[in-house]
Amino acid sequence: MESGKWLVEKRSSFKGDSSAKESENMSETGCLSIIVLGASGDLAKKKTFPALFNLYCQGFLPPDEVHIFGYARTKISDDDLRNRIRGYLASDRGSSMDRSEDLSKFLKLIKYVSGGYDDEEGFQRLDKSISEHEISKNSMEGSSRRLFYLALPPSVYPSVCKMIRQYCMNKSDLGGWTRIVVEKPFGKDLDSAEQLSSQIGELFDESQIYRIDHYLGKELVQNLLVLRFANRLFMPLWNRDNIDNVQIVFREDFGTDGRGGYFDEYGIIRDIIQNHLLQVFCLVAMEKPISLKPEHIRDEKVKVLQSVLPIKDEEVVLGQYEGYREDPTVPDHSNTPTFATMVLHIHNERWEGVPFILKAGKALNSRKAEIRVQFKDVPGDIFKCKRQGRNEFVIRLQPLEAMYMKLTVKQPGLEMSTVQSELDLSYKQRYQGVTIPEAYERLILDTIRGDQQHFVRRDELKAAWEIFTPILHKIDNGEMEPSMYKPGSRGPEEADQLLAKAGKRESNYCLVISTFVPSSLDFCFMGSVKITLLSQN
Ligand SMILES: NC(=O)C1=CN([C@@H]2O[C@H](COP(=O)(O)OP(=O)(O)OC[C@H]3O[C@@H](n4cnc5c(N)ncnc54)[C@H](OP(=O)(O)O)[C@@H]3O)[C@@H](O)[C@H]2O)C=CC1
Ligand SMILES: O=C1O[C@H](COP(=O)(O)O)[C@@H](O)[C@H](O)[C@H]1O
Repeated sequence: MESGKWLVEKRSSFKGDSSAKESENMSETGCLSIIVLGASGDLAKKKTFPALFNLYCQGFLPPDEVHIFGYARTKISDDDLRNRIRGYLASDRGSSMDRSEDLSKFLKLIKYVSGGYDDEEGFQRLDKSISEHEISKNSMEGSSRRLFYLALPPSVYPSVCKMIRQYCMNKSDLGGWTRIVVEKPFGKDLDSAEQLSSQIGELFDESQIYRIDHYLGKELVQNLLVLRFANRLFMPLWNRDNIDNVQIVFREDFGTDGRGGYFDEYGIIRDIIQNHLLQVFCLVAMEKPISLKPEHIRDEKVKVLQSVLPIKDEEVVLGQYEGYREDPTVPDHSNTPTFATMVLHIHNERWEGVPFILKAGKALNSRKAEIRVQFKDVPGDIFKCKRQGRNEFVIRLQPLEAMYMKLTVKQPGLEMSTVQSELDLSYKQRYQGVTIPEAYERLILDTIRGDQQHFVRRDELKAAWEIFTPILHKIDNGEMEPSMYKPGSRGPEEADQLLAKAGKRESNYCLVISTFVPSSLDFCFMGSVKITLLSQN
């Protein structure tokens, strides 16, 4: 990228009518200030600063125009902040490249300002520091760009936004901008989310607000649109005539890991399902957008969310892992689910009658996030003597990104017997040497470029909360209790029973025995033998 030139899609800032916006390409020349509010916290050190460092190393944050500010209440110096985050920036995602020179240059770009989240003087000091940087870079007033990243608990979003609006906006509009990035959880239910949206909406236009959901930055989540709408193969199959059920699964093999206090207030539905899994659900189930413009994509997401029927109590299983309450920050009688499985039904022409099973859990037997699209049985099956496995299309978001299609094929040999095998696209094998960017890295770059495609729009958020609020209120009121499960297990047994009832069929387990590494083919057959009937989940 040419230093000093940013080719971006510039949006107009009319309130509430983002779909009507025309975009125009223009280059941005003003200097860029990235302000991490809550710089002393967990997210900032683990995700935000490392993502910024990776962008810096790749040349996306040129040192002659970018400056980074940390802001929080903790009284520390610039060097204290640099030392706090240094250890999180050192590794280069598995590569042996020495980045120590980049690291010291990057750390020099960071300044720290201490102040409260409703402290006028603090924000005036912050503005002064930003302005000094802008002046030192000869940035024309009004052309500078200010990106505020709120790595903070949502309780302080309104006051922080008010302070930014009052004291820290860029001064006029000569191609510059002010944008804010807010983290989930954005509210706790429909009312609180709407209230928060209104409070922030009074201060910033929708086009300035980037509601981040880091699952939208994952490589295979971003691939979903391409997969569905750029492949003729899938178009005629992606519907109720062919698909029996869809499972969207998130599993973690560790518990709340020192975040028990936060987690207990929210629970697994608010922490994972209402946002991450629902965003994946949208991309799997939505109709084709009329173009790739962010507003067109988000319009389709809203439509499918609005077509979801109310969740039935009997199609929800909640769990809590044994030992969860031993965390001193968790109340002794906490009812908070650390596991949930639920079935969503979509009332539209494409999906009527197809269960979408959303499942998420902490302290389970593995760490995995995947989408499983299970096809219907073959009608008029002529291979009756052996029960055939169903076709299944699996997209593994993590770890080890992959997608594979389970097919029934002839078992190689003289007999006419069948076996389940896989068309396998494992990214590590197919894209050797390619580094897959971290979700936060991609999304922060999008905020700088002004691309809101992978961010959650206000009406999308509202539709998402509408789906889950009734069930969340029942849990909060103690009307639904979680079943206990053992850490390291599959979760409560009732969850498997619910899945079986919803139509999920265990498929034949395939042992891939080929060591052939595809080099020129996108898809290849891999030899496999059926060893036993085992669950793959
Ligand atoms: N940590 C993670 O892995 C993830 C976090 N998130 C979200 O990101 C945001 C930040 O998360 P995280 O960094 O973990 O949060 P922290 O609890 O670490 O808080 C960040 C900073 O905010 C300040 N702070 C904490 N509590 C309060 C409070 N009650 N009132 C005012 N200020 C407070 C503290 O800074 P100081 O006291 O110095 O002002 C703290 O260092 C949250 O919205 C979270 O839900 C989302 C995904 C993952
Ligand atoms: O947002 C969150 O996500 C993480 C899981 O993210 P991943 O990218 O590692 O899958 C989860 O651990 C955390 O509880 C939640 O707040």
